[in-house]
Amino acid sequence: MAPSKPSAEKDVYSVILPTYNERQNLPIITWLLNKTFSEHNLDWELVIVDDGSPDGTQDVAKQLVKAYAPHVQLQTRTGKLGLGTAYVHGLQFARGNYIIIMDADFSHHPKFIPRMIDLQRKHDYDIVTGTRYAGDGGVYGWDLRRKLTSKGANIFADTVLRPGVSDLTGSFRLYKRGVLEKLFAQTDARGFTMQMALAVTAKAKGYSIGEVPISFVDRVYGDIVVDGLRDLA
Ligand SMILES: Nc1nc2c(ncn2[C@@H]2O[C@H](COP(=O)(O)OP(=O)(O)O[C@H]3O[C@H](CO)[C@@H](O)[C@H](O)[C@@H]3O)[C@@H](O)[C@H]2O)c(=O)[nH]1
Repeated sequence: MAPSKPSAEKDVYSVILPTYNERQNLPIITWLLNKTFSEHNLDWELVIVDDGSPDGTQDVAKQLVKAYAPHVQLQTRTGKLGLGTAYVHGLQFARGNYIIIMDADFSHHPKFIPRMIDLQRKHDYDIVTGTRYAGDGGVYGWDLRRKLTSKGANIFADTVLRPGVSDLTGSFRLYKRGVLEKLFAQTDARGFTMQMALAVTAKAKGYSIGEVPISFVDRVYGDIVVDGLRDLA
């Protein structure tokens, strides 16, 4: 891993984790995040943004807040308000100068975070995005139809919009905090098109984007909760 800064200006990594019915996944993902950041001597926090999950996610999260103090905080909203606005909500409570956005269901594995941080530090990238569609990245657990639709949507979007980002619809990303704040202010999209809008706007504004190949593994525990156009993602 690239050298970190002197302790006086040590970086803090805030992971924003939107949850809806993630009672089974939350303890393990939190354990893995703690292990990953501790092993790399990185200062971190986890901001869980739960939308009133009926499966008891918040009860589990409250236990994790105590068990991992002071690293974990729980922010709640009443009602399922969607992923995009959960990120925006979580950012208000995050104290880090770097923000990591990921899923709670192991589609996004914490083991890729040190690689993202390393790449960001080496090139001073504004954003590092996980990619399923470059290098040895890949998708596991989806049927052929969803794989083809997702890949097709990404190729189509890249051809039309030309941002030069291989995975426009993926959400596993590391952002400089100030960059993410500006992007949230500059993009209206909060639904399905949000990830794409953030990447395209970032390129248009001249922000630098690095890519780390990731293995995206479909959820094992918990219900699928993003529907509608989810196949395109
Ligand atoms: N707080 C909150 N969290 C939510 C909501 N809907 C979903 N989540 C959380 O958002 C994460 C992703 O939900 P999934 O149901 O696993 O999404 P997906 O369809 O597999 O889509 C994912 O992969 C796409 C790329 O293929 C991404 O585009 C998309 O953003 C997401 O990461 C999970 O942590 C889930 O608990 C909501 O309304 N509110």
